[in-house]
Amino acid sequence: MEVGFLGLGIMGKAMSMNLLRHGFKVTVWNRTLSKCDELVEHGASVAETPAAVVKKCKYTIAMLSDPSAALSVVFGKDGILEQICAGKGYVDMSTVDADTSSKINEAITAKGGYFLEAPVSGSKKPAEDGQLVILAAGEKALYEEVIPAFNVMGKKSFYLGQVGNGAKMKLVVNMIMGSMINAFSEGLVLAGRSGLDPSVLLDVLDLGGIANPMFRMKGPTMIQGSHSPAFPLKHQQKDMRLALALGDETATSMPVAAAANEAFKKARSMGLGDLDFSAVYETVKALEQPSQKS
Ligand SMILES: NC(=O)C1=CN([C@@H]2O[C@H](COP(=O)(O)OP(=O)(O)OC[C@H]3O[C@@H](n4cnc5c(N)ncnc54)[C@H](OP(=O)(O)O)[C@@H]3O)[C@@H](O)[C@H]2O)C=CC1
Ligand SMILES: O=CCCC(=O)O
Repeated sequence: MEVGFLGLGIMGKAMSMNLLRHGFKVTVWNRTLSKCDELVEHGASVAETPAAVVKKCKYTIAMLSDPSAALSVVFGKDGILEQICAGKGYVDMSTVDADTSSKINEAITAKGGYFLEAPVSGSKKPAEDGQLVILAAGEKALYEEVIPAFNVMGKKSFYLGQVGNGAKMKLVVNMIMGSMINAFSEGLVLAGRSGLDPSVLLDVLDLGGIANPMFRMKGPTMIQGSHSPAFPLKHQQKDMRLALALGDETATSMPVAAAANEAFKKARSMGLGDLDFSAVYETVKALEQPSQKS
């Protein structure tokens, strides 16, 4: 199967590498073209523009940072719309809002093409290991045609119906995750300031009802103050922002998520946006310890 792949950041590089490893013919494009070199060493072809990728490939997958990037590769100069036509499919796996996905869907289908949104749960390591959870919605026929690629990139694919449902599901998941990492950060700092060993807290958590892979994986490096990016904090804050907008649309009160968003914004203002989202821990650490006397 021949596929195009747009966007070779942390996720896109791992996902396209997986496709190559499993025998797919892959044509890549990235805004910063030099990032294609490593993929070429592993057998990928390169195209100069998103339009050139679509011209060459029946199916094109995108994994881009945010709504503005997702829109620009479709509607911009040399973008997807210049070459999409009947018989070609476009699969956007970026995390965006339902509105962005719908705009892309309308434009692609107006040209006769097929569209599927397919954001993913799981980070850098699951992307490298082909263990993502794929949240697809849109054209069912396209979903069925690209299942061989999803089976390589992920451990489970969900088909969620109409365009927008994949985006919404992904934002709900990340809203929960972003709130959890804030509570976790506060717990680690509270333990330390209460004279407890935070690494013992990790052991206690891991044996109880709120044990989870995120605490298990991030806890030890957070305690060390190391936040090498798997999921960049700026993207987590984008997801909180989009989830809160979904809350506005549906009149859903989300005070916990709103507070978590403020913490991510604070972290960005501290220059931590390119670090892992676990760096929100540093915002809690940075808060002055209240006087013990009062
Ligand atoms: N990292 C993670 O753990 C996960 C991330 N996601 C989501 O996946 C998407 C990608 O994440 P990730 O790989 O971590 O992000 P990165 O920041 O590592 O990569 C972002 C990619 O988007 C490209 N890009 C940014 N702006 C534009 C633009 N205006 N036009 C064209 N290309 C652009 C970048 O190109 P360039 O190299 O030129 O900057 C790069 O290829 C995001 O939506 C994120 O929320 C989903 C699940 C997990
Ligand atoms: O969007 C990023 C999700 C990261 C994860 O699921 O660990």
